[in-house]
Amino acid sequence: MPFKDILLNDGRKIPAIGFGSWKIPKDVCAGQVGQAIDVGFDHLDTAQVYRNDEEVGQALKESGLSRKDIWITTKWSGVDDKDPKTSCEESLKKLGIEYIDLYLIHHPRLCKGDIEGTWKKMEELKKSGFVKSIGVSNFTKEDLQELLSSASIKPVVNQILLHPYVIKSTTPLLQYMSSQHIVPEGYSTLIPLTSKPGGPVDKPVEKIAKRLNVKPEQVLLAWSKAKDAVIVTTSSRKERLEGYLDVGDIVLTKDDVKAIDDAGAKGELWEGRKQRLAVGAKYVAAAGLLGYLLYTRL
Ligand SMILES: NC(=O)C1=CN([C@@H]2O[C@H](COP(=O)(O)OP(=O)(O)OC[C@H]3O[C@@H](n4cnc5c(N)ncnc54)[C@H](O)[C@@H]3O)[C@@H](O)[C@H]2O)C=CC1
Ligand SMILES: O=CCc1c[nH]c2ccccc12
Repeated sequence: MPFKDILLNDGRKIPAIGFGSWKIPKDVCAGQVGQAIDVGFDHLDTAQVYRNDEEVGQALKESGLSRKDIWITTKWSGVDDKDPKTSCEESLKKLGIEYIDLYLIHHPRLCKGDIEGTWKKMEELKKSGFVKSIGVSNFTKEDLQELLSSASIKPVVNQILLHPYVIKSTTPLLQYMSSQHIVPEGYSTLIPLTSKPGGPVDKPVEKIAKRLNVKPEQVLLAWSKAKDAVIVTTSSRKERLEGYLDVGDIVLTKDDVKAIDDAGAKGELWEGRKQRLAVGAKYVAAAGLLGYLLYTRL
């Protein structure tokens, strides 16, 4: 069962899993994006700041795909202080396309305190037709509330960090987005495998993977799917990409999701404690140094 497209609040449908081009070096980017398209990805996620749009565009051209058969998301990242319109025009040119499916504000800080004014510029872009849908990324609940207070067009998505070690603190945002019909797009969902191996999430993920005869990364992406999120992931390895697409067939039970959430919350708590301990230790060290300096000067 392949992934089902997800309906957005502007009536358009987004493919439920996308291939991201962040950190892909220019010299291998066209090859890796081409490979993703060849295995069946029909949704690419890029950004002004990834600085590989020409190569993504090259892969698109070489794929021979008709424009309507691929979804392209890119983001205004505020590079060189260019505004959304100029950046969008440059992205269109670099990607070699006539329109962008989804254009995002990459981060609220780019709005420099004027979320409402920046969103107006995004609305203008949608009205121009060069951008079909508009959304945001890394917005908090408060950022979204500020935006929605004066928006005439709602963001269709908020692309956010979504993995088990942040689920406890992110759930209120997800609930708010759901109430506003803003779809979550989850990135860095594989963090338990890529940068926090050995944490409490490993056990439930491994147990579920064994039971379902799938890979741990597939369980994590299925968990993101269970949160009704569009998955944004990546890999240079063909077999991993194929495995990602097979996640369309994986359905976790409520208990599976809860086991992963609970383990993630434990890890989040531990991370919070570790950070507070580190800050505390810094203060103790600074106080010790100050005491020593005062003592030696006396
Ligand atoms: N809007 C934003 O601020 C951000 C957006 N993104 C988007 O999301 C995309 C994906 O982001 P990532 O953080 O790379 O996502 P990710 O968490 O999906 O990680 C992908 C990486 O995990 C590796 N991986 C897969 N299975 C593994 C395993 N079993 N063990 C160890 N490693 C494994 C892959 O090879 C790949 O390098 C980006 O390319 C970008 O398009 C990413 C970060 C921020
Ligand atoms: O999208 C990935 C992370 C990233 C890299 N550069 C920027 C700039 C602004 C927001 C996010 C990011």
